[in-house]
Amino acid sequence: MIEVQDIVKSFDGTQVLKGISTVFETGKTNLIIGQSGSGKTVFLKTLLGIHRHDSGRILFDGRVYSSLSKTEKRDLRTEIGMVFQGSALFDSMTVEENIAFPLRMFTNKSNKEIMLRVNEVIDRVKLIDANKKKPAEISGGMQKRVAIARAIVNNPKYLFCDEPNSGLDPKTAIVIDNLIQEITHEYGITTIINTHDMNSVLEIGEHIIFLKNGVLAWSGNHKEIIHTDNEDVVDFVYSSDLFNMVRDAIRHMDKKKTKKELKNREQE
Ligand SMILES: Nc1ncnc2c1ncn2[C@@H]1O[C@H](COP(=O)(O)OP(=O)(O)OP(=O)(O)O)[C@@H](O)[C@H]1O
Repeated sequence: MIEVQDIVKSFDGTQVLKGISTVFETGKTNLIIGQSGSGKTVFLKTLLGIHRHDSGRILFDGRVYSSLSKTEKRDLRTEIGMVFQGSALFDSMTVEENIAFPLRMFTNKSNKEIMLRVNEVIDRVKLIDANKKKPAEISGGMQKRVAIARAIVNNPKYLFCDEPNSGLDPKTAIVIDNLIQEITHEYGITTIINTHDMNSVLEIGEHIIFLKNGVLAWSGNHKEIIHTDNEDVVDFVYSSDLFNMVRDAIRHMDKKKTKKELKNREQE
């Protein structure tokens, strides 16, 4: 679990994060959404310790990040997996070398132990016949699987994903979303995803926070976002006719379901 308490971050006297508080629970896919410039990346980087916040506290399972010693901070970093935008694989390395990289960097495991673990995660993310290939020789979807495998190879407690769907076709994007969600549940990871993808919001948004001008303007889950009347959320999420139609259709179905349930209860 990551607890965020009243985080403020400024650049040159201008506040970009204006007192954000939230809780990212363990075993859940937590999504950060908001317009361009709303502060999502700065927030993610602040959580990762790349930006130092001006005030407030970030607690990783009770550990206040800013109060940790250098060694404790380094140890905490080894508990974090990261899926970067565009995958960020090493072009000159094979798939298995890419995945093995964090284990070679941050652990003292033997080569045999490393390869055992690498093959375990390769199986888990269903990368078939790709071990010896270079990133340029596999599809974008496969590259994302490699990025996910590399992020989880060291058994992270926390998984950060920056736009994990960017550049993927809609079908592959959903497959990758589902894979991240399955892994989150299976291994009890606290997963935080920065996304622009409204399919992801509706599909895997177990806890969604909506940022507006550096303020947490709304939070809820994928069901609540369908029914919210928060004007800022509605304006942002349902800005396209297509999503408006999807919203109306789901609301209509939900109403019908509720009516049916009430009727059934009356008859019982
Ligand atoms: N290093 C920096 N120095 C000064 N200002 C910055 C810095 N990084 C971000 N900002 C400013 O902070 C604000 C929020 O930027 P941020 O990148 O977090 O937005 P975002 O919501 O991630 O946008 P996008 O969806 O386009 O990536 C912007 O006004 C940006 O110009």
